[in-house]
Amino acid sequence: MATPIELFIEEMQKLFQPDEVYIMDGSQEEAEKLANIAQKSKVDGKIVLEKLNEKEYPNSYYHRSNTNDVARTEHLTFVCTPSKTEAGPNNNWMDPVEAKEKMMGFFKGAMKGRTMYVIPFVMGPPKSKYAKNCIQVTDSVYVALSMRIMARVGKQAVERIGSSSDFFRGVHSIGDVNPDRRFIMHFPQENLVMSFGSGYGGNALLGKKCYSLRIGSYLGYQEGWLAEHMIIIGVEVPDGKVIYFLGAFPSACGKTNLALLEPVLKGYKVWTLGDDIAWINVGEDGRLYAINPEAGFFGVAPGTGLKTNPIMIKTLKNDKFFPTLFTNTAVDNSDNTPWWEGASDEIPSDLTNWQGQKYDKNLDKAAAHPNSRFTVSIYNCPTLSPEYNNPKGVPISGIIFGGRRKDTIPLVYEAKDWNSGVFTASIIGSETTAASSGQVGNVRRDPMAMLPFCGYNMGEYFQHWINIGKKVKKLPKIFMVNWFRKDENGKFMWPGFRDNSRIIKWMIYRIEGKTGAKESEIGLFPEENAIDLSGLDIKKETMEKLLKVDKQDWKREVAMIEEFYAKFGDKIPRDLRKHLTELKKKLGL
Ligand SMILES: Nc1nc2c(ncn2[C@@H]2O[C@H](COP(=O)(O)OP(=O)(O)OP(=O)(O)O)[C@@H](O)[C@H]2O)c(=O)[nH]1
Ligand SMILES: O=C([O-])CC(=O)C(=O)O
Ligand SMILES: [Mn+2]
Repeated sequence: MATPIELFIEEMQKLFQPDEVYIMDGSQEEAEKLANIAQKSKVDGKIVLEKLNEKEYPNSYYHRSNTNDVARTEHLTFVCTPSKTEAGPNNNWMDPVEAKEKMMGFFKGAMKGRTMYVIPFVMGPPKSKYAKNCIQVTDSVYVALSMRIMARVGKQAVERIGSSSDFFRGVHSIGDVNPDRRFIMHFPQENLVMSFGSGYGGNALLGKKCYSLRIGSYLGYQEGWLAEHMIIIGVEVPDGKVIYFLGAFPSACGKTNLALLEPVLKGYKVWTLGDDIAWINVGEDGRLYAINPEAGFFGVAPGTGLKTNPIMIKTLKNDKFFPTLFTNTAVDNSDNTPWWEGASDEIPSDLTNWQGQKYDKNLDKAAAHPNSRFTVSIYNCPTLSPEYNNPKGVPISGIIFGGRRKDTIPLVYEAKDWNSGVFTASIIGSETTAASSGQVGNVRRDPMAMLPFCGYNMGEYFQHWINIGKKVKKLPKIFMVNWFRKDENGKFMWPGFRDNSRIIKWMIYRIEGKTGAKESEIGLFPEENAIDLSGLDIKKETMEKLLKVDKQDWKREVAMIEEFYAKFGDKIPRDLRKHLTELKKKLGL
């Protein structure tokens, strides 16, 4: 008798009609074989992978995508639940039957002349009861290799699945990369995603945002856990103790940089567990525990340099795990290394830009695409936590939320309790970034940094957060941060990056009850001189500005929050509405 996996592969083969089927085993030899194929194949007129300087960047390859396929496409991303209300106003919705029909039309015979890669993978430590089994098919060798970096690909997934039919099905074809024929369709009730027409990470590596967040959040809602757009870090303090944090920031707002932070403060060290996604469960002892379902980083290249993120530079130059990919950066022709804005102070003189042309500083805004990325194994990270594969996950003491705001939002504050924290996270606004196609710099609500990733009605998601809180015996503290506040000249007021460790230190002091806090309209603030600014040249008045609650700004903010809440009608939990009323009262509105 054929197993459900075999039946799925057979079904996909009939649908796509590929010339060949290749089932991945996750081995090193296989990765080398696929990298060789990629160096010889063309997609859309471009060689898929080109070898980079082995000495500077060992095991690394360059990939240039179609210029129309450089970011997630939220307007082409759908959640296909039986009713529109289930998907909520936060998602594009399509009837599941209609959506499937549409996708089948694209899929039929789409792999003729191509190889269909079958990718079995596990999301999460394979020994963990929280881990999930998945299979994706794709006709993109770039996607197949990227999946090998981002997830635990190989036989262990097949073994875990056995004769069960309970596994995620990811169906992907890059098609002809035509944006008119590009859709990413989610079917939460069927544990299924169909994606066509894009090779970009968030659209095509279906274990990532599609499964681990959109389908994952739906599963979490059903099963009593949380799938979140969060980093996981352990912060070691001078006495050797490690305190675990989660951190949620919208796309391209600082997660990866915080996850690999090298603190400026003596005696502090950050252990990395994850840079993008956390699955959070209530443990046997009633605390929250988090695992990282992923196995690699798909990180923003621009801004990553020795000064801002030395650990990531070390990670990218590490040769432990094969391969590392660079997508849509520029290339320095003098030594065949990838280059991006912020990689070095000086711009190299002979650059090929991300579109494959000679870089001309008078014509080009930037040499690298602002959403150019690297794909690298977490095992290359020198600060990888020894707890990374702990099947139970790590116990969480603090949750950090953030956004990218040039005004309004203070550098840091703390929520009074769990529900105030849920409220604080539910009202997050952030400026849009290049991680998603569309205009950059518009403030939009992005609750919990999950607006593009919550696979069901966000009103119910808020209630789910409140319900989880009721089950937890020792609740983590919840903080809000904004590294991106600017002065009158448009300059960032806070140095950010490695100096963010100063804010984390304050949080740890709060968690351990070593420092008090001042009440304000929106939450609890650091007391005078409570943030360790030793060795930092920053004016007292700058710190005051960074921590200011401006009534006029907040008046505008509250209007935007009310507009957002209104979309969800009575799905917004009553307790959050109460918090909003209280906030308005405190602000004198
Ligand atoms: N000014 C400033 N910029 C930062 C800081 N942290 C990160 N950035 C910049 O913000 C951009 C995005 O940072 P990442 O850490 O890659 O953001 P992310 O949240 O991981 O993004 P996704 O991978 O899209 O989810 C990069 O260009 C960084 O250089 C900071 O503390 N201050
Ligand atoms: O997954 C992606 O598309 C890239 C990413 O991290 C994000 O956009 O948040
Ligand atoms: Mn990231």
